[in-house]
Amino acid sequence: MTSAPQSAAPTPAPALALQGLEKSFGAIRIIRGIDLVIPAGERHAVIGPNGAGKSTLFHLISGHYRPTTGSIRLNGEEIAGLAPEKINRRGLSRSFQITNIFPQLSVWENIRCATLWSMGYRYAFWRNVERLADAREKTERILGEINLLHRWNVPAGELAYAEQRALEIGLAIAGDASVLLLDEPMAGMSHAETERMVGLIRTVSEGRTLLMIEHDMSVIFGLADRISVLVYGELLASDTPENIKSNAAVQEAYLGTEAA
Ligand SMILES: Nc1ncnc2c1ncn2[C@@H]1O[C@H](COP(=O)(O)OP(=O)(O)OP(=O)(O)O)[C@@H](O)[C@H]1O
Repeated sequence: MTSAPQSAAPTPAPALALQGLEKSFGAIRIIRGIDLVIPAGERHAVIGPNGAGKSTLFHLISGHYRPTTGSIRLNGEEIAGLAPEKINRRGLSRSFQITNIFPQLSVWENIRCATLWSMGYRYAFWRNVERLADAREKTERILGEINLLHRWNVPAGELAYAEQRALEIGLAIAGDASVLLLDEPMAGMSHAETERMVGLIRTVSEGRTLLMIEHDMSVIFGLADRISVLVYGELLASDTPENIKSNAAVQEAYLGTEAA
């Protein structure tokens, strides 16, 4: 009889694991039993027709909605039903379309606030000068990652729309999130801005897990390791972009209408 090798490394917990996830509003089942495992480091896109439940799914994962039933594990820990700020503290950050930005503060101050907050400077900003130097370095590094270093002194409210979206993503990563949720990050952008945003998302998701809702197929197929197709609150398929493209059921339910 052979015994299992003792040195086998434990398998790391997936970044996100959804099991039997459901959400109803009154009698209407919007999310109808979703099982999905997203390994750490994966770039995962959720697509689906209007009203399929994509935003509702994000609201459940980020804690803005409480599931009717089911489990959501973040890095192995159950988070279903926790408040958004608790989920955020456990390493999941969601970018909201510009609503987190302080428009009167400069780009630098916006990121610096989020950085200080994440480092525990809630009330005693003056406490530790050395750690303030850490915060400065981190702020600079994040501004570099989101290509806004040259705009550091501009009030956030005066940034171009695409730059504001980049700043939003900067705020999301300032808290050292290991899992990043982006809801239509390219919405309303020109072709050139979209291309730049794809590059930016590729950079900031390096070493993190990315879950994004996006409608632009060329973006998704170029960025995602795997794609989940949500239709009427159920996952029709969850697979590599190549397999999703050639999946007959997906084509019929979704891509066929896009290509038409
Ligand atoms: N708070 C709510 N109360 C009742 N119904 C809701 C609520 N939130 C969402 N819904 C319904 O759930 C369904 C799914 O909505 P959701 O916004 O999640 O879809 P979506 O896939 O993100 O759509 P879109 O691509 O248009 O943004 C819709 O029919 C919507 O009307």
